[in-house]
Amino acid sequence: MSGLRPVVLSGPSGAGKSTLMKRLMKEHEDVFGFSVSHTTRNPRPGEEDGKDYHFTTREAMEEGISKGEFIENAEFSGNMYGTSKAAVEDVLAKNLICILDVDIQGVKRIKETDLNPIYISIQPPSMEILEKRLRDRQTETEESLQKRLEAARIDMELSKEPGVFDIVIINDDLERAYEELKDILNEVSKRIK
Ligand SMILES: Nc1nc2c(ncn2[C@@H]2O[C@H](COP(=O)(O)OP(=O)(O)O)[C@@H](O)[C@H]2O)c(=O)[nH]1
Ligand SMILES: Nc1ncnc2c1ncn2[C@@H]1O[C@H](COP(=O)(O)OP(=O)(O)O)[C@@H](O)[C@H]1O
Repeated sequence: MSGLRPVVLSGPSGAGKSTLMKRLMKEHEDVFGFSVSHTTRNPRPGEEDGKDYHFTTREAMEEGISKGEFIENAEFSGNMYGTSKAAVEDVLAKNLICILDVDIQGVKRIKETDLNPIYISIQPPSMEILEKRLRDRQTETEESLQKRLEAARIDMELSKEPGVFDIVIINDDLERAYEELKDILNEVSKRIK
């Protein structure tokens, strides 16, 4: 197993986790590896099975969970999401820093494991801006958008609890948020330039 500490990115849906992470992975593919989660939600246009997520069924996922194949799993907006042991092991085996994108339930579950990651919360500047970004992204139905906004309110409250996150980044200006994320990760790995 690699000695490099994993990084958990969390925060409300629409806060900008994927945007920041994809840029980081593109610019530093020799440093970071993404833990590809399983989900029962449908793929969005452009999403690739095995790259963005392992798209699966509830039955298959429940079977995997019962066999102990998952580090954590959660229900979010009517779908199942989970991190398999294999997803993390695949990244660590390549000697890369493992990045996990999980919701607040996942954060709490991972804290019960021996993964010992750095916990980073990506937060939007406001609920209004979050809603606008989610609407402009055009990936959600009105129903799933409302569920995400409700989950976001809970996430924003829980994230304020002391000790949940090591770092909170407000993703207002994208460039500034990206630089902040890189600076933090630089402290973890001297391999980022
Ligand atoms: N607990 C947990 N949450 C996950 C996992 N993968 C993704 N999520 C979270 O599920 C939520 C919904 O993700 P997604 O459907 O991709 O929507 P998006 O965040 O709006 O792009 C986000 O908060 C993700 O961080 C996982 O493996 N475990
Ligand atoms: N700083 C920012 N300013 C404006 N729009 C942003 C910013 N960060 C992300 N976005 C946009 O907001 C939407 C949500 O970002 P995304 O990365 O999908 O969020 P998440 O992965 O947290 O759900 C996307 O359409 C993205 O292009």
